[in-house]
Amino acid sequence: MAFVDQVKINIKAGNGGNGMVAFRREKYVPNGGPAGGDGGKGGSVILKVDEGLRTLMDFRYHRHFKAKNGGNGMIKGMYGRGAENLYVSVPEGTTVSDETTGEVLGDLLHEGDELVVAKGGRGGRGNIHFASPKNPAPEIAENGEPGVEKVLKLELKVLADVGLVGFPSVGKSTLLAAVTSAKPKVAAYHFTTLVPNLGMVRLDDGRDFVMADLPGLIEGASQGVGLGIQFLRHVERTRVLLHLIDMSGFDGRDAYDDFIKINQELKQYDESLLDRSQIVVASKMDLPTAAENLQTFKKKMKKQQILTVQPEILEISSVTRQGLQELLIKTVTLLDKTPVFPTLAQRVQTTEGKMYQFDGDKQSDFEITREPDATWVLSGDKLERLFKMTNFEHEESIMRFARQLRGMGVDDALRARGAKAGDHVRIGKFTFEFVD
Ligand SMILES: Nc1nc2c(ncn2[C@@H]2O[C@H](COP(=O)(O)OP(=O)(O)OP(=O)(O)O)[C@@H](O)[C@H]2O)c(=O)[nH]1
Ligand SMILES: [Mg+2]
Repeated sequence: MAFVDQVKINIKAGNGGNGMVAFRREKYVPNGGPAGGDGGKGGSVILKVDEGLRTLMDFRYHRHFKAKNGGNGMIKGMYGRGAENLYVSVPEGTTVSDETTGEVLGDLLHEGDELVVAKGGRGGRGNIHFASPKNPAPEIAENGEPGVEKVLKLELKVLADVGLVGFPSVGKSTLLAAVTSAKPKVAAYHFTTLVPNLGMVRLDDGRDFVMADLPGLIEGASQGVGLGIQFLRHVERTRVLLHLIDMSGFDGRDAYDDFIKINQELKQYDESLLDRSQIVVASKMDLPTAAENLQTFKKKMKKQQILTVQPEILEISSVTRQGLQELLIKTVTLLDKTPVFPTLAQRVQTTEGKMYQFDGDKQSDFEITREPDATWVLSGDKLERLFKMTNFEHEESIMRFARQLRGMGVDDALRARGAKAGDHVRIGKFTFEFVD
């Protein structure tokens, strides 16, 4: 499930220019005929896909878009200037609807796609058009047509790459604000953040990723306490977790306790979340007690066993900006190593007896052997544990298993060893067919 990034914007197309009332004035010609030109067309508002955008963030601070009006008609039958259209850039995958009527106006899916959302007004006709034998010198001209005005709703499903998790008030929103142009609400009370905020982190080397600031988790979140479960669902779709832990100790909590509790919530929601790449971010390191608390925390962390791999611990202060650059670089490096989730098309072939297709990176925490009858056999503690946790009756569970396998690089490894579509692959007591 993706975050739905959603904004409302006001748009207005340009008015058409007014037609002119004018008469020819020539030497020696009294009472020249009508000569007022037409007004020019107003500019239209056109939404256009820009591949460089990945969120609707920019619209939070720029909501009004108005195209220019057409020029008025002029003397000597000259037309008013037509106004240029106003192009508004949106990310790929934006759905556009009319907020007032609810009508869906269109989907902008691919680079270069355009959608005219408000047509510019037609220019009014000048008095040149109104002459008749009865009225050879008309004093009338049309006004330009007003440009269309609308409130639009833009919606985009965003898969965040990185999720910020942690107890309330540990500084998640503050971090998001420090490293992106997002302006989430920050306050000294718990549950300040009620809906996920998204921001785009851009590194100097051109790499970028979408970061989601999630509402604070608390004990029992996986059972629905606090704002829990909805947000755990978001967490499920992020590839890297930044687990923020407040090192100040000001709230009387223990950092190691926090670390364990949050991970227990993740585990209860979905055990495989514990295998998700996680960086522990020691936050508020500018506060006086933080350094000492961090020492104690690091000692305790040596014996942590809840996560399968020992997480890296990075120190930051969003206030002094200490450690932020390093955190971003480490995050992007980890992201580069973490596979993208399978799209629907890559999903499950059948709910039983098939291997799934996905691409992953290479790790070798499993072993591949081959039986005399050519069946590939996968083994390894982690694989078998994953396998046991999977309920092959449930698609969700199979998906999770498939993601894990892909994350471990299983199918790449099989391919590298020469496995072909249709080969049999055995894990535990089940045999699958390899789908290439
Ligand atoms: N000294 C110091 N204070 C910080 C730092 N980061 C955040 N804070 C403060 O901690 C408080 C909580 O910050 P938020 O960013 O709102 O915390 P949050 O984790 O988003 O909280 P919820 O949205 O309630 O889950 C605010 O008063 C911040 O100013 C930091 O690096 N140093
Ligand atoms: Mg917050």
